[in-house]
Parts: sequence; C-alpha cells; structure tokens
Amino acid sequence: MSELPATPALAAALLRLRVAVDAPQHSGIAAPLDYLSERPLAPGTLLQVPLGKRELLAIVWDPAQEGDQGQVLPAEQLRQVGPALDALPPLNEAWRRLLEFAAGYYQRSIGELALSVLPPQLRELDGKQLQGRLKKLAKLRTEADASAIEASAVPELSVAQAEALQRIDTLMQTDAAPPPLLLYGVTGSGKTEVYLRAAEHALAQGRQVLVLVPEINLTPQLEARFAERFAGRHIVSLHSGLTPAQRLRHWLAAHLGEADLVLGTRLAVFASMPRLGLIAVDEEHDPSYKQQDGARYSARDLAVYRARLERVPVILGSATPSLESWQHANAGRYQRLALPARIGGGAMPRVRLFDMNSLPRNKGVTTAISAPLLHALRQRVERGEQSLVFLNRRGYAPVLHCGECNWKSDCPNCSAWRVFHKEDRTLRCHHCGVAERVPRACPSCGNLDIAPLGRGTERLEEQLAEMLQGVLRPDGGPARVARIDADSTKLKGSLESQLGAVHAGEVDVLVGTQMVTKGHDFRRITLVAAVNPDAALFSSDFRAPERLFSLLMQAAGRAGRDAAQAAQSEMWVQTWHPQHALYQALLAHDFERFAASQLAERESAGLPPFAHLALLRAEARTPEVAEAFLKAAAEAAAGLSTAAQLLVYPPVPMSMARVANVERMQMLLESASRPALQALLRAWLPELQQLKREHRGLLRWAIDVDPLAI
Ligand SMILES: Nc1ncnc2c1ncn2[C@@H]1O[C@H](COP(=O)(O)OP(=O)(O)OP(=O)(O)O)[C@@H](O)[C@H]1O
Ligand SMILES: [Zn+2]
Repeated sequence: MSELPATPALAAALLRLRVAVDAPQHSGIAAPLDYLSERPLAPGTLLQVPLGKRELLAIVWDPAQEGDQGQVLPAEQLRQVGPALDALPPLNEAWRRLLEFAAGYYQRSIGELALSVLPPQLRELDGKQLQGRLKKLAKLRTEADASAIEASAVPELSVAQAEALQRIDTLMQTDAAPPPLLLYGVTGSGKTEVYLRAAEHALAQGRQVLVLVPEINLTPQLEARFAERFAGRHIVSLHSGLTPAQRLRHWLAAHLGEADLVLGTRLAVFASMPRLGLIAVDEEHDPSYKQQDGARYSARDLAVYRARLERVPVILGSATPSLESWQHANAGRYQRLALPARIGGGAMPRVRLFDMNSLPRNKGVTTAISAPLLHALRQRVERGEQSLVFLNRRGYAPVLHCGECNWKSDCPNCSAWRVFHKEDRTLRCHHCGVAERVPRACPSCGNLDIAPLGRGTERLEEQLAEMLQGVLRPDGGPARVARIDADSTKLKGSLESQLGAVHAGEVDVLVGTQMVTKGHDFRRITLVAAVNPDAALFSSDFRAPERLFSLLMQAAGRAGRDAAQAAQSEMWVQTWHPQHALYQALLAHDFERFAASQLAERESAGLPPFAHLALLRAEARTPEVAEAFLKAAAEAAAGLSTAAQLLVYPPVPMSMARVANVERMQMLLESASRPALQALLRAWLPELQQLKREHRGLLRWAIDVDPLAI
C-alpha cells in the first residue's frame, strides 16, 4: 500500500500531503517531502511513511506556503503514506512553528529535529499498541489521584517576591506577547518560590506550566518541591535519565494536556503542551541548556522564542544571568525583576581570597588545602556545621608521571591525559573512555616509582580525611568526609542517597565537582571553598571568565542558606591571582560590576552579545583533510552574495584537537547582523553538502550556531 500508485489517473485522485521525515542533514532533504494519501490527515498527525527501503515514523506537516522553494514532483512519482497513529491528537500549530524555527535557525532538517525530540518509543508502536499505552495511562491516572499527598504550607512572599509576582501576573493577563522576564535574584533569594507562585496562577487559569532546569540531578529535588506544593496536580518530568517507557508516558501526559506541570532538562523545551501558559527557565545562564551534538540548540533561547510564539510569559531566573540576557535587559528588550536580598535577611557569605603566593616555598608544603583554610574547616566540624570543598576535576589525579624518563599517562587516541582513578586502580580517558589497569611500573622505562601529578576530587577527599583526623564533632564523633561527583554517583539512586546524607547532616565535609555547587538548598553548610579555580582565568575561550564567575557565585550561594547561620558563613578561594578583577568582583558579590566590565570588553572586541557567531566543525582522520575541507568551505562562503557583512576566520584545531583518533578542526564565522549570518548559513549549507562529497576522508562536519565554547 505504500507503493507507487499504479496509474497516473489513480495518483491524481489521491491527496497530496507534506510530510516531515527523519532524513539526516547530509541527505540534503531539509524540507518536508510530498506523499500521497487516500484521506486527508491534519497537520501534526504522526504516521508511517516509506523512505527509500524503510518505513519510518513521520509527521504530517503544513501544506507548502507560497514562496517555499523545492521542486514539486508530479503525483505519479510520489509514494503513498502508510498507516497514521491517529489515536493521538496532532502536534499543534505552535509546536510545528517552534520546530520549524529551531530547524531553520540551527541548520537542521525539520523532520530530523522533530523526530529526534519525540520519545523514541513512539517509533516502535503501531496504532493498536499506542491505544494500549493510552488506556494504561488513563488507568495509572485514576490510581495516582487516589494517592494524592497533602499540599504544603505556602510561605508569605517577601516584598520583592510579591512585586515580581505582580509583574508576572500582569503579563499573564495581556493578550500581546509579553516581553521575557529576567528574574535576577541572589542565591537564596527565593526565585523558586516565585516560579511556584506564578505556576499556581497559571494552573488556576487552566494552563500548563513548563519548568526547565539545567541538570538532571536537580529535577528530583525540584519535582519534590512542586509535588509538595501542588498536591493532586499531575506533574511529570522529561529528561534523558528516564526509561524509554517513562519518557513516552510522561510525554503523552504532556501532549494530551493531562500533565499540569512539566519539569525537565533542555529537551523538555520541545514538550508538546496544548495548554501552555507559562515557562520558567531556572539558572538560565547554565551552559547545559545548549545541546552539544546533533542539532545544537539552546533550550533557553528556544524557550524565549516559544513563549513569544504562544504569547505566554517566560521567566529566566539566575543570580548571575548570561551576558546575553543581561544585555537584553539593559537594552529594555527583557524586563528585569530583581530579588536583591536573601530570604530571612541572611547575609551573603563573606568571601576570603587566600593568596597562594604567601605559602612558604619549601618542599612538602601542600597546595591542596592551605593552613588557614584547614583551620576554618576544622572549626566548622567542631561546631557541628557543614563545609563544601569544590574542585572541578574528578578522579584521583589528572595524570600519572614517571620522574625518571618523564613518561606521562597520555591517551593513545586523544590529545588528553588519562586520568588516574585510585578507587578502581585504572587510568581512564574522560574523552574516549579508554581504560586500563594502572601499570605497576613505568611503561616506558620500567621505573617502579611512578606518581600521580596534580589532584582530583578523589585525592582531595583522601587528603582531607587525613588532615581532619582527630578533629571531633560536638557529639564527640570523628569528622566525616564524603565525595559527590560523576564517579561516586554512577549507580541509579546513589546521587539521591548521597545528597540525602548531606541534607540529614551525616556529612561534615563534602568534596565535589560542580555537580554539587548548583541549585541545592543545603541548609547546614556555612563554608564553601574553591581550592583551585585559577585555570579558567587564562583560558582562550572568551566565555571562560563568565562561566567561572557564575560557578563561584553559585558555589558561594550554597553557604549560609539558613539565615540563622548566614552571619558566620564564608566562601574561600585559594588563588595565585587574588588581585584579578574577577575575584575582586566576587569579593563584593558584585555581579553587576562584573557584567558591566565583561560587556565592555566584549563590545570592544566585537564578541557576543554584540556580534553573532557560528562555527563550522570538521572531523577527519588527519588534520590536513579537515583543514582542506574548511578552507574550501571558506572559499565557498566568500563566493556567496550573502557574505558581505561576514568575517570568516582561518581554520584552527579545536582545543581538544584529537578525540578517539579523530582530528577536529573548526572555523569561526562572525557577523554584526544575525539575519546576515542566518542568510549566509542557509545559502552555504547545500555547498557544504557538495563539498563533503568532494572531500573523501572527511568523517563529519557540523554547524554550531551561537556556539558556547570556541
Ligand atoms: N517568602 C518566603 N518565606 C519564607 N521562606 C521562603 C520564602 N521564599 C523562599 N523561601 C525559602 O528560602 C529558601 C531559598 O529559596 P529558593 O530556593 O526559592 O531560592 P533561590 O533563589 O531559588 O535559590 P538558588 O538560586 O540558590 O537556587 C528555600 O528554602 C525556600 O523554601
Ligand atoms: Zn582518549
């Protein structure tokens, strides 16, 4: 039935449908394809269609508009659609416009992007199976209603919170598309409470609410908070940690309009929500909102686009907004709502910069934890308070080294060291995953005395436990040191239980990576220490200072969240550059000063948000092949009429030049005009597809629009 229709007469009698199919970018199929159908199907309907030799899940798209390019094939050359999954309501107009925009903006095919953001299990179900799932869902729902928990008490809003909510309410009433709201509130100022209240109002109006968080590990916590507040409401999460069955179930609940609240990570920005009334993006500055492969979309930016499209308010919350959003607010395009103080009037932790240059220069003095910091940690333990020691590097040591022949544990496949993990005695590459047992002797000269160089969280945990030996808590027990990072939380549920132990006060000193510095509402921490954050100061990436500053402000925000203890809370930074402007701004908790100075630098250097960037990345077995492709691409760009307002930089190796034996190069495009850059990319894409065919040996190429790291 999905064959070519037998005769032209028969073909002419059938309806022509445009269908978005999951064709990869390099196939050159960017727009939906024409198919024939015996009956009309509404745009947004899921269905099966033949493509090549396969039958694929696809989506009925809108009829072609005037001015759409693409050749129109005669009906007798078209194939017929397969069965439709019409137990499911079609994906609505707003959803299709969002996908269309995202695909265009990030230079992907519509079908590829649209199908990639739907739950994978949908592809495996036929109409009957889908009906089964829907029935099961209805049954689950009645059961859930019966087990509703009691709603928690609602705190009285602070003056600033009430003002913010007032503004959001006003915008919720308006018919025009409201401007995006930048909720700029220091850590612990009650931003989440504002999302909760705004959500409550949207729900009361019969709308659905979408809340985005940067990290999976923050979803359970937020889910619990929302579940407590909105007992009896249907709340679902959407993130990559769900099983395929869960993901389908949650997605269906959102799509059918049954879930009132959808909480999720970046992919949730594409959740189909027919009654959407409000979007909140928590920690809007966080880099994990940017997808790093496939369609490299920014969920934060798409949330803003989606809100405008659906004329609903979007709240972007942060203590350290992205410079993009900050600049939008400065220019009046976003409305800024400020929560300048912590709830309960608690002070921000006092920042102490420890000058590492003041350490005695003799051998044996450890740079891990300086004596004054150790003293401060000890005091906390003795008073029964908690500390958080933050180091953004997991493993025991970043490299193993032989003092005789200078061998280092490099990765055979990548331009990176293999990290020494002591717990399981392996050398592991964090880029390609290659792992082997730690050698007993130097593989190069046989020296038995090979030693770890530098420090990761595993080693820091060990050193802290040693240093705090004999230090007693008020109840007489010994100091308890624990670690939370990607290694300690590999098992399902282990993160929850480890965080639970911290919240329950069963840990005195917590060592962790940035995983623990974000979002958590720790109530007993009074000291946060960053032991080695300097590296980012001298990165070639222009966004590194912005990232470091927000990371440190976030980390500082974990201390003194209980107003009763805020006065004695501290943030320690061990640094070799205490005079650096970034640390001086941190000292004063002065995001605004930091943002102003960074924006001034960006403006004079012609960098975002004052210019718009795109990267063309190329991967090949040799750097020469990658470079040749990029150079040809640059020439092709120069030949396009749209290239006028554009700067194309020479190709350079990526900062990690080789990963898993693949050489990676990139080329930066810059323009003062976003539309000019977009126009160029659109015209360039077919040329790149052509060039790929000419450059044998090129493995992959990709365009990254608004790249985060360069
Ligand atoms: N109006 C209020 N009255 C009393 N307590 C409040 C109020 N608003 C928030 N809180 C409490 O204050 C604490 C901090 O609030 P919240 O977590 O919302 O802050 P936040 O700004 O989101 O913090 P962060 O940016 O650090 O994640 C929470 O324990 C919250 O329950
Ligand atoms: Zn490797």
